Amino acid sequence: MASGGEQKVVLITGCSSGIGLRIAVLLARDELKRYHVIATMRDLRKKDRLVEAAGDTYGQTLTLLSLDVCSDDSVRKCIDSVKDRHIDILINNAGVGLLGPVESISMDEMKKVFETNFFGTVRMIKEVMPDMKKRRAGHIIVMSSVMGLQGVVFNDVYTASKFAIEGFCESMAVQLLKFNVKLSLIEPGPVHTEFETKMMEEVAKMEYPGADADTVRYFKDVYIPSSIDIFEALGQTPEDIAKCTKKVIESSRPRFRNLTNSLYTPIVAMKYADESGGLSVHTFYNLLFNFGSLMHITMSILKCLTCSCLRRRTISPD
Ligand SMILES: NC(=O)C1=CN([C@@H]2O[C@H](COP(=O)(O)OP(=O)(O)OC[C@H]3O[C@@H](n4cnc5c(N)ncnc54)[C@H](OP(=O)(O)O)[C@@H]3O)[C@@H](O)[C@H]2O)C=CC1
Ligand SMILES: CC1=C(/C=C/C(C)=C/C=C/C(C)=C/C=O)C(C)(C)CCC1
Repeated sequence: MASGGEQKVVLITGCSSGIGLRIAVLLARDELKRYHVIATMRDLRKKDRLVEAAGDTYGQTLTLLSLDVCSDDSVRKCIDSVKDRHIDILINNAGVGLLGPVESISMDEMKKVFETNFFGTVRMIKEVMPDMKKRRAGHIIVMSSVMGLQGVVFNDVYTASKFAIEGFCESMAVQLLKFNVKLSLIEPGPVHTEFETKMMEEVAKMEYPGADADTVRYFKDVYIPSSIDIFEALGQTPEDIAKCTKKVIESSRPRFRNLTNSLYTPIVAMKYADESGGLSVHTFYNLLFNFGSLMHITMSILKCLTCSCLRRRTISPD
């Protein structure tokens, strides 16, 4: 047990794989045993990978509970089963991606993305926040994305769901500050997880009915290869994101926004440098349709300029 204080109870959503799994394990393995991690997932049959990675912390500093962020009932039951409903740190990590031309995506698929990424996060916050406000203590972490700050072509609906989260959190943070409850957004760029694999598998089997031939060609032959290139050249690991998240939790003055990948600083800088929006639209157009395979090199140059001239800061895993 941590000396000089109680263990902090941390509840994390979406721990069956990827970033959630890594955050759960990193916190459970904390040398000073400062955390009791409640790792949740919607289907406990998927627990093996987490249990294996948790090793001897399983049953000690890490316990497992079932939680589906899309179900009021599941969320309520899970939080009710936590001792005194006391959660010090809530990590909203569960999320799904959606990629492709909008013309070929059904409204139901789009709603599922919002139901998970946006309403799932809101549902969790609604359930946990009142107790935090009463105690005048707590920290809510939300796994947003660089796509919560800047739209990326063919990620239209996923981007919109993360923008919705950013708007919600920007508004909430002000009220929460009055109750001494902290709120922090983590904004990763591409991360090598099943998120990437799941989307690429979808792309391989989809035929994109409803979208015209040119659009499908731009998507499959221009965007997908560029995106693979970007993932390979600039992608972070889920461990990197877990370390960044731990830093945010342990900071005495946690930042509200935390971009994890400095290669994405130009994307955000461009947005605020030109209020007409033209700079961003035309730069992305050129990067995608004119720079092709040189895209990640161009991005690295842009990053150096932005970081040195504008002194934009990201959070680093080390
Ligand atoms: N990978 C990336 O490039 C980036 C990811 N992110 C964000 O990070 C977060 C984690 O994604 P990542 O680890 O990459 O992807 P993974 O697909 O590896 O993990 C997503 C997790 O969310 C869970 N999940 C999905 N729907 C629900 C639900 N209804 N209730 C509870 N859990 C659910 C999945 O569970 P199940 O196994 O049951 O499906 C899984 O555990 C997401 O919010 C994503 O948007 C942000 C920036 C970049
Ligand atoms: C193709 C392309 C881009 C690709 C960005 C990608 C692929 C970002 C992925 C982010 C992820 C996966 C976030 C998850 O939340 C840029 C750099 C905007 C430049 C314009 C063209």
